[in-house]
Amino acid sequence: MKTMTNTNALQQARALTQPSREASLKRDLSVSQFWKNNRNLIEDAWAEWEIEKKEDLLVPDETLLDPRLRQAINDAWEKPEKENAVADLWEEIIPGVFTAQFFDLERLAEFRKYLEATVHSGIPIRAPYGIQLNRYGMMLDSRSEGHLAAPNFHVFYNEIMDRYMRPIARLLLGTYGYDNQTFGFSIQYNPEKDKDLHAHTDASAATLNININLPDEEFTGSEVDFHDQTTGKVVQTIFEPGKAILHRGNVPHATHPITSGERSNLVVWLYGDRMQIPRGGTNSYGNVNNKEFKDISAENITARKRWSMPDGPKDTIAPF
Ligand SMILES: O=C(O)CCC(=O)C(=O)O
Ligand SMILES: [Fe+2]
Repeated sequence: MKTMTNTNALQQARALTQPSREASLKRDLSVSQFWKNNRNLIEDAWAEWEIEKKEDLLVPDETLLDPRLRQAINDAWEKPEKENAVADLWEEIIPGVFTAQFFDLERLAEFRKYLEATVHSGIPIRAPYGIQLNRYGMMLDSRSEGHLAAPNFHVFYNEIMDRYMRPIARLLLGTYGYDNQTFGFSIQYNPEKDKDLHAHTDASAATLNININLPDEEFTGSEVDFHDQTTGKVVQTIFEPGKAILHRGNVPHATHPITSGERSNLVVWLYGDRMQIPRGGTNSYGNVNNKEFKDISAENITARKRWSMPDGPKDTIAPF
């Protein structure tokens, strides 16, 4: 519990001058200092913003998600032996890459409106700069400087990570033991600015990439290629509204230039303590501790273990 609340944090946060894109791209020391120095103020501002807006702001929760997925997930938490019903909702495109309906299309517009409101809050938000700087995205995980710290959003984000993504990744990708830590950001492609993303792997054990485009928000181009390293084949995916792709972080992928419209996604990662990823994992971020291997044999992991929370604490290191 905080002992003192800053009652006009929102006003103060809105008056801050955010670091420039150039300084952010150069990873200038002043940029990190800005986010560190203002962390508490900005977090208080988000809490105030939520209260100020409470009459007309959605409280995001799992009812935004696809009803079939929700049902299967809730059943599996209650009875882990029913987890196959979750697996059945996911289609495997190539080894280690799966797709399913994630958001309920009937509710997605409400969630987008909520995200729009966060962008227009006037509170400084840090765009993700992993491989490239994505101007229209934001950091989502509390480990990240300048993340979207609206308290209600955080409840929802944690629900997605803990109740949905972690057990699904354990089930489909066998990531148990490499999934204590969470990370996430949003991205948006458009033909003027952030057009594409060159081939890379993620510094994650598992990545869940969720398209949040509405059915009437069409785009052309922007296909995402996944490389099947066992056969050398490339599968080209086109993100449909509300659909998610779950993949091992080490499956190489690349995004074609978008030629019209916009595409908005939430990209969330799971990886182990000290950024461990399963054996054989390589990535394009160059900062993964992949020397410590664990010997976790998939056969020893029971359904009950998959549908459980990790026991270790969440650390505070951010991949970018
Ligand atoms: O274009 C996409 O949806 C893929 C994004 C991606 O791979 C990433 O942000 O690491
Ligand atoms: Fe990626």
